[in-house]
Amino acid sequence: MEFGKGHGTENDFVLLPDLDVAIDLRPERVAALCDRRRGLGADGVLRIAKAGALQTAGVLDSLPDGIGSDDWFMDYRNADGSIAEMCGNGVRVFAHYLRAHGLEERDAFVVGSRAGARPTTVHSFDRHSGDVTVGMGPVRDMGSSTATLGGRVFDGIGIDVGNPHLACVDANLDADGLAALDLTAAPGFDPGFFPHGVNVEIVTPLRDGGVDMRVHERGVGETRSCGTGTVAAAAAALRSDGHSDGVVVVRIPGGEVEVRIDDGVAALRGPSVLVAEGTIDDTWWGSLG
Ligand SMILES: N[C@@H](CCC[C@H](N)C(=O)O)C(=O)O
Repeated sequence: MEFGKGHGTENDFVLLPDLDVAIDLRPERVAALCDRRRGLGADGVLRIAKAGALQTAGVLDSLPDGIGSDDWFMDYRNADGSIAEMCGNGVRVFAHYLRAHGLEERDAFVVGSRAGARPTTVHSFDRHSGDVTVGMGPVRDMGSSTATLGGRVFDGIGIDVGNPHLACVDANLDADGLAALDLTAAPGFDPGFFPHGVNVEIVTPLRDGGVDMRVHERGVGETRSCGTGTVAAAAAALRSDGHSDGVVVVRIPGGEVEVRIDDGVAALRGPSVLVAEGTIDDTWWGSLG
């Protein structure tokens, strides 16, 4: 079984090219693959296939709106084996892998996700690095909620970017204060508000067009970046400043990305890096149950 390894601002993924949809991605296998000691180690897995092949194989019950059977589809799994609707950094790495491996000849094409079609543009790439913009779709305000972290309560806004986020902009927080927070334990949240769990972003206020952000991801833990999270953070920071649209540079521990929100629809631009490829041992894979 062939694999690739890549990251977008250090949110890292195992890529599994699986055009015949022959790989059984049961949760315990995904979790083992993503484990940094007993597996390859990653924040998530990106199965590479066409939407129609995934539907024929029964991985997708139906095709989300706007996705045709011949479109690429990013079948995303979190490190704990759970399925999530969308992964912004994942789409950049997915699109870069397709271009770098000659699977796709166009610079602009659709990547399907469970949250819908994501129009993607690969501005430049080589075998190692890429620069990619992803149309992230509508940013939906879900209302106010709170996160608790180390006994502190952070006011936030629930934001749906295809997957659920709680973006907490703290007016009194600067980059040093953010870096000092302990995000090893999952922040507390209201399960009535977020019945399917939530990704929590802690964000500094908008200053000179930029914010700093850290994230605790549903199904993963703290990661060094989260693309959908950067969109939620940008939307929340703009709103705290009295705006709904704008361009925000979001600095995360793994680098920085640019988020553009126009009429409530977001685009995410940032880097992708492909670091390795190889073969997963069939005996080991088969032993995982
Ligand atoms: N890292 C991703 C988001 C992955 C999914 C998330 N953990 C969830 O469960 O919703 C990104 O770059 O957007």
